[in-house]
Amino acid sequence: MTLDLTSVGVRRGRTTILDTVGCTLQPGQIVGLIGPNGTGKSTLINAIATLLPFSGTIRWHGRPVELGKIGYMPQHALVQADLTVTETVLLGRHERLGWQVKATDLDAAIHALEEFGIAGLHDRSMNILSGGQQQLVLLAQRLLRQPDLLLLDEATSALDIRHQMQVFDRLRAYVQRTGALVVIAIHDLNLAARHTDRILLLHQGRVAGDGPFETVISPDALRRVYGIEAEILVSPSGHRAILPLGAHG
Ligand SMILES: Nc1ncnc2c1ncn2[C@@H]1O[C@H](COP(=O)(O)OP(=O)(O)OP(=O)(O)O)[C@@H](O)[C@H]1O
Repeated sequence: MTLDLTSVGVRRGRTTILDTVGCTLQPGQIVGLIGPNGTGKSTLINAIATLLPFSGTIRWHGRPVELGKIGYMPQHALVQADLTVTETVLLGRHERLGWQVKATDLDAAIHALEEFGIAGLHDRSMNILSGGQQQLVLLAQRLLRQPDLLLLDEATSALDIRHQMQVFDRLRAYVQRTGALVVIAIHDLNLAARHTDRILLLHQGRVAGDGPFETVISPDALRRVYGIEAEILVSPSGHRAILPLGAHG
């Protein structure tokens, strides 16, 4: 019952984007996929979601991933259809809705909106929401499906600090309740430090670190992979925070 990546490679034309990526990810965890711009995070998420041809193998519970059975939220996911917020969240259950929306489905959708603190938006059109509000609605929609594998590509990038924390709290509660695996591409290293169980650090299409944040992220790793000088501070309560001091070049 793991997500197993063995020697995963992706090529675009003559360029190698991902090279021999391998790891085994356990359910019940939030895994942060981190690394500099253009290093292959979205490509890896899209390969796991079977949206890209790849070499090597990717297995979830020992079988190929089926996109229809997992939760996947791409980078810059936006809804352009003229749907209300509730309708959009309900689409998370479209396979079993048929022609009727049952009261239980509606209740679940409203509950999902409440969990993300956006129940007040329920009858608004998606078209007029801010980028961050749309991100919250789409996250609520993905969770309504109750997927056991959730792939999120920078799903909190447009959110303010409170909503970011709220989303990670929801993801944590979801993972604890269902035993799902969440893989989230994330740029904010401090968020990753606070909310992930494990880090997969990509650098130039390869795995440059794999493990808990405190073992993967060191000043040396930040220099090597991100080209920055930074201090890693540890608060009295044991939380880590990165203090960037300067960039090379
Ligand atoms: N369709 C494509 N054709 C050719 N190259 C591509 C294509 N899509 C992505 N790439 C290249 O693949 C590399 C990895 O891109 P990817 O989007 O996976 O990076 P990323 O780590 O998610 O970056 P970011 O943090 O900026 O979102 C980049 O160099 C990008 O230019």
